[in-house]
Amino acid sequence: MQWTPDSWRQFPIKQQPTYADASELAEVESQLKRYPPLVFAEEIRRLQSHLGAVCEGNGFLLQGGDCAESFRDFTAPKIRDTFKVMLQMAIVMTFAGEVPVVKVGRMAGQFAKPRSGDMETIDGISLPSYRGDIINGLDFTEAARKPDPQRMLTAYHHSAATLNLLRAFAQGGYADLHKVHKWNMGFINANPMKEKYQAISERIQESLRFMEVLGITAETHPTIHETELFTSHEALLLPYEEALTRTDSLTGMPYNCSAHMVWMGERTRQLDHAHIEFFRGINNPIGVKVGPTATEDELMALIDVLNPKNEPGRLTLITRMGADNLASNLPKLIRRVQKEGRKVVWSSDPMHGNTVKASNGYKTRDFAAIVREIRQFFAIHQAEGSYAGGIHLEMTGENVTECTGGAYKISQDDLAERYLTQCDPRLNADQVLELAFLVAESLGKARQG
Ligand SMILES: O=C[C@H](O)[C@H](O)COP(=O)(O)O
Ligand SMILES: C=C(OP(=O)(O)O)C(=O)O
Ligand SMILES: [Mn+2]
Repeated sequence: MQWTPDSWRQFPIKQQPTYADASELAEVESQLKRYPPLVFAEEIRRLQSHLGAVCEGNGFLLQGGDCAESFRDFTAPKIRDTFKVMLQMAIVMTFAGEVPVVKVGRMAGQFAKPRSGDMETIDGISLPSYRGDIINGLDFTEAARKPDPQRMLTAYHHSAATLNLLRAFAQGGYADLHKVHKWNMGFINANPMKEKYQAISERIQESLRFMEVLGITAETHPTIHETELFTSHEALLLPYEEALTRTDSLTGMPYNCSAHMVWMGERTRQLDHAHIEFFRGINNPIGVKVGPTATEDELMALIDVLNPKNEPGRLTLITRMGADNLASNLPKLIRRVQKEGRKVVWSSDPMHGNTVKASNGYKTRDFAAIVREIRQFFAIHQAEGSYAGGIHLEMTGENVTECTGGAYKISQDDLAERYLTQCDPRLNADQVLELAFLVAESLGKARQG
């Protein structure tokens, strides 16, 4: 069947809202189709080429940000702090892991959420589940939980403003390596990793001084002064994704211009369903979440449809099996992919397979389980002679208490203090930095091995 941006409409689809007013939905869609794209196809191709390098073992993918971005919590400090912590993490990994890090935010569009249940019940009252700010509101009222197509327009504008600030930070000198040591946010000062981080920052300054002597400066080499941060989200709400899918005037090819990279969730990757149909036709680098039940045959069928030309960088497999399942489930998938010579980036999402309910009701994840899944991910790839190419994290630059453990030993009782997430529990800035050193260590070892 011929692919078109709307050919997904012929297939069964999961995790979509039902809008009460079809003509209002159509009006919003046609408005979005007239709006400018959020990203440019040439940038998308550039990310794919970076991911191609990752695929060949010459880079590492760092993908992270909120589980769900929110309209309410939409401020410059929030965006800046997540940007900062991603960069700090990338610097640690680049320096200690000795590998270029490709930074991709779960930012500027991460607004739609698949849910385990259609309804949420509190004190005997049942309402439709919250599905992300692009669909409905978090407040537990009938009005808020009603899907509202106008929210797609708000999501578009929020994404545009977020991207604008991210581009300014990335290219306007904020990410200058000379300034790294000035980034010591409050949390760094009290962070147990502070000394390690400062040692890296001093080594960077030293290297920069040496390079200057050789005539390599920010003027001759803008990478010292700038950085690149790409955007990504789960392309779940297909009417929105379709409306932002455009034909690139340079190549005549369709690209989803709502983000540089988009991924397909664990709950919507059925082979005969709408999301696969949509994803197969866009030319962006794409990701697929791979959970504990995925079989080798299923994975091969997905790869056949999503990356038929076997292009390196096109497809990232994001495994999210849980620390207790990885050792029994991942090796056979890796072996099959290797046997068939498929070019994929393997990335680890150590968050979604390790979600637990605390005794006081909070949805949480323990730092130790997250670390265990990441360590095993590296160890298994190494044992199979495969390349562990990235990590995918739910994280924030804010000082939240959503995941337990880490150097500050956040306990289940501490969760209530600053539990701010709209959906899943995120690592806070301290936990992220701590993780960066652990990942860098595994990465360094894997690359030397
Ligand atoms: O972010 C991922 C999913 O939306 C989330 O894990 C689902 O959470 P739920 O099980 O509370 O619906
Ligand atoms: C929904 C998500 O993950 P998964 O599809 O792996 O459950 C997510 O990344 O927020
Ligand atoms: Mn999540």
